[in-house]
Amino acid sequence: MALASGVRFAPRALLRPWALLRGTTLGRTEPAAGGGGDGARRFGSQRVLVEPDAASGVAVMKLRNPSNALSLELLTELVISLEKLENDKTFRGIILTSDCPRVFCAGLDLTEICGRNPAHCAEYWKAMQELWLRMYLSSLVLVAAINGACPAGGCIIALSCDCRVLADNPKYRIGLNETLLGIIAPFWLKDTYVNTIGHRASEQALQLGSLFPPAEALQVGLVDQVVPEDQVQSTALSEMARWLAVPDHARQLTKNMMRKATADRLLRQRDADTQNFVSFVCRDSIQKSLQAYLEKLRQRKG
Ligand SMILES: CC/C=C\CC(=O)SCCNC(=O)CCNC(=O)[C@H](O)C(C)(C)COP(=O)(O)OP(=O)(O)OC[C@H]1O[C@@H](n2cnc3c(N)ncnc32)[C@H](O)[C@@H]1OP(=O)(O)O
Repeated sequence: MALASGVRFAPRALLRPWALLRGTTLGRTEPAAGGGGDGARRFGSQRVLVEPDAASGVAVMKLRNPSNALSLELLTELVISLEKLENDKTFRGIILTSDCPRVFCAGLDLTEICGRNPAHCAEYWKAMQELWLRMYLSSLVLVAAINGACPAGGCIIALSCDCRVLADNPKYRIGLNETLLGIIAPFWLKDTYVNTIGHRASEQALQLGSLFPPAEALQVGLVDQVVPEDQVQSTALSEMARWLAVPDHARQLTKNMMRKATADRLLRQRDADTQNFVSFVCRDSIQKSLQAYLEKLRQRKG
């Protein structure tokens, strides 16, 4: 972690996204629709599209998986795209959004932890930890442009950003609804919630598995702005400009000061956290409730 000089504090030695790469198509570049030079070239993978604008130093990163459920592949591709932008000094900020109608991110891909063996669940959970660490400690400014439903793992992604703009649509609820699935938010997620909305509000929302509609999300402090749906991107860009107006080194060191203790707590206990998660989700009773929840989701569709 180079803190004093380069001020890039993501714990790279601990995070090895390439080790997770499994048949992804990351690394393709293609000209953006409008053509143009380097600043207009977009890159990405099957599940993550990155539209970089070198002139402003901001890249828009779009999730494009079915329901944007966080599959192992999506987690891996997100980490790799993030690393690519982190390593390119041209970029100072990322706007994270969804290319999938009505859903920002459906949270953990339940098919990755339902009916799978413990080794797979462990691999999956490590990838989830890794994405959170990378995003939470990113030296770039991350703005979430939340243009759809944002439950559980989707909320984790949004909470790891510096700023959240939510579209004003009552169907786009955000929060940590884990308890309603019979599962429990890990301590690092609980800590992130507490850091964002405070202890009492977290205690209540976590136990009840609350999913907040936009006005309530704003009131509790889970998001920073609620705007009409067609203004989410422009508002995210204005927010980005506000954050980028601050000198990078001062903002980055301050961010690190505010977030380091929370991230360190996970870094110290990553293996134990993985073991806890795996032994919990692999219990017969939890598998049954996950199976029932997935069934309900599939039936609801028809
Ligand atoms: C351990 C703590 C950390 C994190 C915990 C979690 O993240 S657990 C996951 C919690 N997520 C949820 O509870 C969200 C469940 N999904 C929904 O509520 C809706 O799907 C959503 C996101 C509001 C979108 O609604 P929409 O009507 O647009 O889509 P639909 O429900 O028809 O779903 C489309 C297909 O996606 C599948 N799917 C949805 N969410 C998940 C998921 N989290 N994991 C796996 N699969 C998911 C759904 O079953 C449909 O599949 P299909 O094969 O097309 O029938």
